Amino acid sequence: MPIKSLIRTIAHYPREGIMFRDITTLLKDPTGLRTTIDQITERYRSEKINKVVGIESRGFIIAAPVAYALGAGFVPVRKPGKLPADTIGCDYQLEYGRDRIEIHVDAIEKNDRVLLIDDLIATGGTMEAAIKLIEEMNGTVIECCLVVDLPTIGGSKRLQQQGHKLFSLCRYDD
Ligand SMILES: O=P(O)(O)OC[C@H]1O[C@H](OP(=O)(O)OP(=O)(O)O)[C@H](O)[C@@H]1O
Ligand SMILES: Nc1ncnc2[nH]cnc12
Repeated sequence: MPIKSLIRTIAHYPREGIMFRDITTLLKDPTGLRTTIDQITERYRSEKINKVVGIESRGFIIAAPVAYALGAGFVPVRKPGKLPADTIGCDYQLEYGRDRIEIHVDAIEKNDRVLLIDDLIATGGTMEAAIKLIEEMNGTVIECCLVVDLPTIGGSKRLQQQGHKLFSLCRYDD
């Protein structure tokens, strides 16, 4: 079953002009959810990943079961003020606004082999900020993994041009 066929598009949400790619319809489908997690897990099975970093909030839903299946740890990257211990943070630009993400300073150790997961890449601002935080802690980002790439917005290309590896399960070219 193609994953893309289970993702719903909501026009003009949360703002006029945004085509919102809604993965809740994929997540509620038992085969869709299992296929999503299994496809990602299989790709990284022999990569010796020891930390899976998930980006709040939709990224958590994908990253945690992948971490479990790979036998890796799960690390949350969160919106400001949500993490209780000492954090480092990075500001970034969204397709529909500005934001900031944070991670615990002790979440990543030197030489950790990190798989970075989010549900979707648009401008790439969120993913780029997360990569910066992981690299600041001397972790190695093995690959950035997304369910959805919106290549027309340019984020995935920009990150690839910076030398980062990116993999997505599906893309929207419109
Ligand atoms: O490539 P970008 O332009 O940075 O956009 C992608 C980010 O935007 C969405 O998150 P959002 O901030 O809407 O938060 P949510 O997951 O909590 O809904 C999405 O889940 C990605 O994290
Ligand atoms: N078009 C979009 N659909 C869903 N999530 C998003 N995050 C940023 N842009 C988005």
